[in-house]
Amino acid sequence: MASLAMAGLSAELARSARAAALLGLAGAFGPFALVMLTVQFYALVVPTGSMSTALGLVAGFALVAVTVVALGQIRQRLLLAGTERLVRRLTARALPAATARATQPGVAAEQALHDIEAVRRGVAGPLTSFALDALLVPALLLLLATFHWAFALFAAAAASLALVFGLLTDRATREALVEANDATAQAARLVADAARAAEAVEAMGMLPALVRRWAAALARGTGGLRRAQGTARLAQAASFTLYGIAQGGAVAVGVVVLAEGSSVGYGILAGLLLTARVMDPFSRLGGQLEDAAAARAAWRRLDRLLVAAEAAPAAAASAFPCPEGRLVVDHVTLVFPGSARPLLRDVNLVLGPGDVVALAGPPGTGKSTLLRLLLGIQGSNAGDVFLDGHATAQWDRADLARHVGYLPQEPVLGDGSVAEAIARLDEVPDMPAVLAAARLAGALRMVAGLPHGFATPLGGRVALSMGQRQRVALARAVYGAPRLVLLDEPAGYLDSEGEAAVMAMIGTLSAAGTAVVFTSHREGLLRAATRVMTLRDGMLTELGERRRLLAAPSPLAALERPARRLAAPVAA
Ligand SMILES: Nc1ncnc2c1ncn2[C@@H]1O[C@H](COP(=O)(O)OP(=O)(O)OP(=O)(O)O)[C@@H](O)[C@H]1O
Repeated sequence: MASLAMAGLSAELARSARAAALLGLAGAFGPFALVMLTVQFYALVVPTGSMSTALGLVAGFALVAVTVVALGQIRQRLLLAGTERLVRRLTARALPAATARATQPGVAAEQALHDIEAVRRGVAGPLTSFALDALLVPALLLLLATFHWAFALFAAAAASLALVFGLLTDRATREALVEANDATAQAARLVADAARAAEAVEAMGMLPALVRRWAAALARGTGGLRRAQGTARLAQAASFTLYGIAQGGAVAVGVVVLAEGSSVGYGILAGLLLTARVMDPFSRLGGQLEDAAAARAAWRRLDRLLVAAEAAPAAAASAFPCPEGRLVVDHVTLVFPGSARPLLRDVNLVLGPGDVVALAGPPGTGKSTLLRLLLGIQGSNAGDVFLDGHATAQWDRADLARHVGYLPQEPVLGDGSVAEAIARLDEVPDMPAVLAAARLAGALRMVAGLPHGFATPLGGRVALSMGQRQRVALARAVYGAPRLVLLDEPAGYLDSEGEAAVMAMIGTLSAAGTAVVFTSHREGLLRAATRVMTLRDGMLTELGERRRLLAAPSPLAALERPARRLAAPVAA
């Protein structure tokens, strides 16, 4: 059963299509008028040589041409406006539905956008115009039949032949095009990878091998493209020949009919003018069928998504008062699609205002994923995360973002100024808040030393080091005095002085009642935590109090000792 939303959208789309089809049928007037004017030309001008009649008919031809173009334009605009409305409404419904309970909201959103684009291409693409043109065909065949049924029959046969020919050409070119696209994409990936790791490529002498691979991929791409273009050229030439043969065939049909003693009137002329027109939409349908199939499949996927969203209980996103900072993770389990084992298994955690939790442990155990889950940008298969008793999944994202700070492992900052980056891309940054955040993150001196201080453009010629970027990203995380701060490897790119600044920052945040969770591979930083935890087989386990860790010769060595599994939270 179709979702209510999709049923509404299909009805609206059908209305637009009907209006466009009616306009298209009105366009049938073009070929009718063309045939009639040509007939009049032979009937009135050829025998008499009347200049005034000829001029009148030429004006008639011009009027018909202008009207046909205008009708075509109106039809196209109608279709585009309908498609734009459809895409807007589809996006507004499908995106929240895709991300609401997804384990990977980013991936789900990308798939939904991809599907919406496929629907857009299918609806607004050339296929719809060809399909609408095809609606004219019965009218054209009827016109031909008024002269003699043989002309209509011949045009229908020619159109069928054009369709078969179009489909065969489509198949022949598609394979070569797919190969060419894959090879070109591979070449582009090689260049992008080489640019990202330029120094490693140079240092390890990989450049000549990389260039060889790139050249081979490019050659494969060019070869595929050449083959596809060759086939397309051949097909075009064959198509013109087919049109020519069909027009000649219409004359031959006329001759045969005349030889049998029947009258054809101006049928031969009509056959000449209209047979190619009847064939046209069918010969062009071939290349568009793939888009149509993709659009249909995308529509069905979006429909399933909306059916599930309509069946789910409404979870209205709400804005809540400024949180105190009490975070509760309640029985959270996460299994990535395609993975045999859960990455997070029945994870429980209670965090009060000012608590500082460090997540330590080997790479790949799920620390960064757990941070994303706490933020609500990563969904779970079971369990929930609550901030001050409200499920973060139900919290309006923009509103929640005001209360949380996040430092991702890669300090990506965008291309605004340093101040804009700290102010979370606000184009009019609150400068006192920017300064306070930079001071808290220990970034003030570094930013002041940049050529244009806080106005230094990040996309400009001044290239910030990874350490400088991380300090700016730290300032961004604490901008606006959030109640919950999550830091993924906050000293990952910093020296010992930077690490000390991060420790001081965490201490200040904690004293102000902000809850902090951070991941770290660095032993020194673990000392900033009030509790140190690790993930073992997806389960969150506590390593002990800070005092015991401080006493340990190596806090990370404690990771090897048996640890205590955390109990479920008592209350949300
Ligand atoms: N979106 C995703 N889809 C599938 N698997 C994922 C996804 N995100 C992370 N993973 C996998 O989950 C595992 C844990 O990744 P995560 O980055 O959370 O580990 P980590 O403990 O933070 O590692 P590190 O200490 O190296 O940062 C990895 O094996 C990773 O490949």
